[in-house]
Amino acid sequence: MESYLAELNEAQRAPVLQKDGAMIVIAGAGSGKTRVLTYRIAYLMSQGVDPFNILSLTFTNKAAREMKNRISKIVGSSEAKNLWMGTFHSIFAKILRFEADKLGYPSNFTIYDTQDSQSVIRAVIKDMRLDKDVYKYKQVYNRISSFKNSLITVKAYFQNPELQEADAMSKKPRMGEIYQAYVERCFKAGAMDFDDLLLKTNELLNRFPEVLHKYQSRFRYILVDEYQDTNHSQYLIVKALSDKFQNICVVGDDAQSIYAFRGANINNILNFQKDYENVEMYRLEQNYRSTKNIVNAANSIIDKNKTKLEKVVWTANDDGPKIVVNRLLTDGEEGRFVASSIFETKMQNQLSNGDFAILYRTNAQSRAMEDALRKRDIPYRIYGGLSFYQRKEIKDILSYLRLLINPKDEEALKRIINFPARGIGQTTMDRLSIAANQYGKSIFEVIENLDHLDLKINKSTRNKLENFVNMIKSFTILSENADAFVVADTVTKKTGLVQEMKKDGTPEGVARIENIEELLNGIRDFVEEQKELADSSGSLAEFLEDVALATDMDKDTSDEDRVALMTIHLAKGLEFPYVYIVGLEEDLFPSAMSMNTRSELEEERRLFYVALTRAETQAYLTYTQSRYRWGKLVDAEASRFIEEIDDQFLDYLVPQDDYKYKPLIDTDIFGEVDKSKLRQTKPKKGTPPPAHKPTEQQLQKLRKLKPAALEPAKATKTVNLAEGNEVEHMRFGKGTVLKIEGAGQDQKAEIDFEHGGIKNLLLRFAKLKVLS
Ligand SMILES: Nc1ncnc2c1ncn2[C@@H]1O[C@H](COP(=O)(O)OP(=O)(O)OP(=O)(O)O)[C@@H](O)[C@H]1O
Ligand SMILES: [Mg+2]
Repeated sequence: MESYLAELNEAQRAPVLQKDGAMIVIAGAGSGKTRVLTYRIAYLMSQGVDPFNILSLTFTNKAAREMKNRISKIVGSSEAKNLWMGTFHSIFAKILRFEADKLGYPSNFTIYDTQDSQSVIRAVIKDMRLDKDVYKYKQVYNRISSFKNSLITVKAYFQNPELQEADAMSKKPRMGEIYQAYVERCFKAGAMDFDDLLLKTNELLNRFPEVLHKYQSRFRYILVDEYQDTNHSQYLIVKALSDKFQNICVVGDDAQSIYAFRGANINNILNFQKDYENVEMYRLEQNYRSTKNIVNAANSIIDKNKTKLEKVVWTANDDGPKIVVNRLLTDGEEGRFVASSIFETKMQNQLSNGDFAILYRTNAQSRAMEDALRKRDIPYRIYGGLSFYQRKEIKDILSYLRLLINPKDEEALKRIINFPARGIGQTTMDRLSIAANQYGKSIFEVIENLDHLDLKINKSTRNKLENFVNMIKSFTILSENADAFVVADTVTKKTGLVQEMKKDGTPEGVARIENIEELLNGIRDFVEEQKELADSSGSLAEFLEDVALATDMDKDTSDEDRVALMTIHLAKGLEFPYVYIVGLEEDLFPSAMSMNTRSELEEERRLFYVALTRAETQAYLTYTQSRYRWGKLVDAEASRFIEEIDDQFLDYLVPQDDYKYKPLIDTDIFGEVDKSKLRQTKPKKGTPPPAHKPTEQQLQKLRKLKPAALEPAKATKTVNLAEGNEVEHMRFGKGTVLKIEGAGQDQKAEIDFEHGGIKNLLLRFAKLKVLS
């Protein structure tokens, strides 16, 4: 037996060793599904399968890269580079570029991101003079996206009375026209949106049998991770490509299906056996990731779902600590608890920041966590949200780069034709836009042909437009021979973008310039990496594709050691020793918008299952008693998901439903007083006033949780401080006592520290050493 096969258990080995045929691995979280895929690919290669013939589809490109690295270690060769591995979007964008002409697209088509697509839709709604409060552009975008993912083309839409009726019922009878105009504009701009990458691939494979045949023959072996979250469009692509050889291996977990709201269809997993002949079904039951407490708690949750495949998940790992549950007063408090706990756990166990993850239901929750981490000087990284590439200054530069590759790219052109200002105003743009629509050309082409067109644009403006076009063309020529870095560097210098920002001089302006530097550094790294590969030159087009298709996980550019913050949706497939799931409150998680039907609620529960099963060693669940939502402070209530976990796996830091207790209200576990918090603690109507100090019992719980750090606190209880004393604090270093206030248990000191400035500390807790 090849030695690496010993790194699998028997159940895992079976699907790895079955070389041919259709197979499905259904198994719970952490049972080694992704490992099976990885080892299966290595095994296929060791059996002489050419990596060019293996297609593997993953949830992120980062996951694909990690799998490739692992495979080249196992099979000990660099051949793994030649595997076709990545997300659906990135793999099929590559194929579409080869075949673009068949669909009438240029091979250098632009990939519109969500921002671009929504901006086109906004323009369409405006041009059609529709009420933007009825036709909300984000809603329209989602609707169009769902059409595309169900393969409903514009033509199919107009042939489907039911769909039209549904839109008419929701007061949007002109949805079809918007859809049509949107599709036409994208086509004219030589642009595909994210959903097009799948829709057009389907079109390509359906309309051109020779193309289908080519790729069917190429991809002799197909593997799909996270199969439970494929949508209809993805499903059809996989089905078409695997039809010839039927060597297909999909792995998934129905209990982790969390993208139904985006069209993922759990039936893809349930129907797999009907789709192929002689399907082998494999099950894995042993979890290698998490402690018994975590595995059993997760099982007890998913048990509450009615729609599910029955599965067994067990682990031989230790019991591990119980799952900690804590109730806090506000999100600020919650942030401080999490940050303190990370700080403590890290110190006690000599861990790195990367061992910790904070997971939340909505992106908006990250702010409170960030504030608290920053105060503690804990480095963190946020995944998702507004990505680096979507920041204004970055998008401006990228727009120049996109335009020089594809001059038809209208979203790019509109962004930068007058940035930096060159005296090309809105009226001119409107005229150009109308002409472009009239002639069925792009704005760029209209400008190129101004001399032959009868447009009301004066001489001086014509000159400006001509200069702009010439500048872009000179960049295009440069890009034909230079690598991406040289082009980007030239563009930033020649366009005067940086000079424009330097004029600004504010801290934000400086940050923007730094971001541009970071972009250029990133491009330089990209070029260097690509040049090592045989089939890549590090061209600008390659870089832009990389950027356009980076998933939220992929934007992780630096290797610095940081705590990871992300939504649960993004955390799928990942694992961390310590996981904090925050905001476990009714209406937030489960989300208020997902409580209308059982199936929505069950999807929320699966989401919670995904969150909890990311943890290897310990999980923390937190919720608050009140939270700002839509600008109002509302009462919050613990999530039903906490109650659903069997009590034996939980360790409550606060007594349940004991509203007299106000957890850690005026100090965090370091004894630091947060003044802003004190102002917020006025008792609300209907809620009994919270007690101001943690009880001895609660403190004992805390001590149990963080024994090492809290012990020294004892010393300070007997210390008598006076104004002017020099003291030392574990975290803030040396300091001078400025003021002492209060007496006894409530005595506080205002201290000016070397690190951290002036702090108010509750002496009962503060770990201070008196120096003089
Ligand atoms: N046979 C094994 N021996 C040792 N460790 C294993 C074994 N199988 C899996 N693991 C480890 O267990 C962890 C979970 O494996 P993996 O990520 O493949 O599970 P998964 O089923 O894909 O999980 P998820 O459902 O969350 O995607 C990984 O750290 C993996 O390396
Ligand atoms: Mg996995």
